[in-house]
Amino acid sequence: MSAIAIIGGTGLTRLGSLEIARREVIHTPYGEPSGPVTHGHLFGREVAFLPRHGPGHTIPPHQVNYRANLWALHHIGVEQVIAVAAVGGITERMKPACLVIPDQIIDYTWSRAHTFYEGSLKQVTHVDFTEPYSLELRHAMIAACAAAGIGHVDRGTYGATQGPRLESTAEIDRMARDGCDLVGMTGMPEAGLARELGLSYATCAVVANWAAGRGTGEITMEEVGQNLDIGMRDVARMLEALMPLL
Ligand SMILES: CSC[C@H]1O[C@H](OP(=O)(O)O)[C@H](O)[C@@H]1O
Ligand code: HPA
Repeated sequence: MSAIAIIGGTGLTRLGSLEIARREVIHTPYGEPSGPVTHGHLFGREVAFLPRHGPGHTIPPHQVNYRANLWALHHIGVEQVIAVAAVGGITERMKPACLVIPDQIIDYTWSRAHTFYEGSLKQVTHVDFTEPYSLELRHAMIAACAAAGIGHVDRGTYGATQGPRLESTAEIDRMARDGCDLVGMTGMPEAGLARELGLSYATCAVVANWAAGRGTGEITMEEVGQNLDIGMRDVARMLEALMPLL
């Protein structure tokens, strides 16, 4: 049983430092998760790892089975979920390749299965989401960044868009007016479902690019890849410093 899980995103389909013990296929009442859960040891701590887009990065953000992923992790006894996510930077501090630990989220997604509380015989339930991310986990990640000397931004509002296309400049302008600092496509319903299951959940975002209209010209997958290469190296260092703190 691993009490800690890491959900990997774009740029993190494998955890290089994970000493793999076994892979577990889990079937859930909500369908199949993105892939088998990998159990192993990361810097001395037992962890479970699940890449949200699948082991071969084939599942687009709007088709990730977020319910199955979160249910599977809860089912195997996970209590803390560290989500790693690539994002676009909207506001000035959110520079490409930088790590950000967001503290708020706005959901712009639609038609995704976003709750466990539906269906016959389920009591209508409204979970509190005032603080969408676990404060304890966020503070631990921030402390890990500081301990490892990793430049990071310790708060920010993540706007979750539907994807898979990137946004227009006007959409990003609207998100900026709403107070978004970052834009990604997977933060919701993942965070909300984790809360419904009572999991501690926080995100380490890696800025892959300036969001549409915030940089110069079009967003290229080349720049995304280059910034993620740099950022994911810092994620690995952050995780090494984080493990003893959990
Ligand atoms: C330009 S890459 C867009 C892609 O990357 C992010 O994935 P994840 O959150 O799983 O790291 C973003 O949400 C999009 O799915
Ligand atoms: O610019 C972006 N928009 C949405 N999601 C993203 N994930 C990385 N970059 C982006």
